[in-house]
Amino acid sequence: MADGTTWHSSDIDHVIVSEEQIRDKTAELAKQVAADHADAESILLVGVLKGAVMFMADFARALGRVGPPVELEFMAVSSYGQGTTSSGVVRILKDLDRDIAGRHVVVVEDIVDSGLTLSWLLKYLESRSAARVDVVALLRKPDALKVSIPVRYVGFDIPSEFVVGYGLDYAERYRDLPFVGVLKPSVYGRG
Ligand SMILES: O=P(O)(O)OC[C@H]1O[C@H](OP(=O)(O)OP(=O)(O)O)[C@H](O)[C@@H]1O
Ligand code: HPA
Ligand SMILES: [Mg+2]
Repeated sequence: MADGTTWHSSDIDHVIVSEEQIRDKTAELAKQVAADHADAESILLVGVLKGAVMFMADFARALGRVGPPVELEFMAVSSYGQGTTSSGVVRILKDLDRDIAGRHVVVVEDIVDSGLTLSWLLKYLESRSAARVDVVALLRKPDALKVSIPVRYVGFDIPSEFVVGYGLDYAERYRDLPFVGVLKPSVYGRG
């Protein structure tokens, strides 16, 4: 496996966003966020676990290089469980550890699909009195949106296919892949 493949790379039908595209886009998004928040004393990144874990780690480092000081917070919410469609019911599995009142908050998401998770989360964060809440999402599926939500910074608009990798899972697997891809249909129903 020294060539960068993993044992489950062979479950991928095709790659949607490569490792290199992710790296370049992350740096570009960090520059945009830094420019828009240049007057902030610090930026509080709120990563949405678990899917955003890879993007959060890379985005925080990219932003730290070009912008004001960065602080990290995490929330864990779940609406997909083991399946490939949103239940629409968002459950908080882990809440913020501290007060965000008056802070410049940037929510870091791996994907905006139906938009239901983010729509719920934005209302929740606004109810906690942040000064400003923006969203950076690596991926968005424009044709799958069920609610209209403001996502200021978007990495890639992708087709409405279920994707995995770079934090995104199918039944908790494939999060470790360094790229984003579509699973082979034969994988579904396995296990
Ligand atoms: O726009 P939506 O249709 O709401 O989908 C987006 C959300 O779904 C996924 O989380 P999931 O519930 O699978 O939890 P996970 O991050 O732990 O995998 C993903 O990480 C987003 O948070
Ligand atoms: N893949 C994995 N998790 C997801 C997706 C997806 O396409 N959409 C929302 N959560
Ligand atoms: Mg998931």
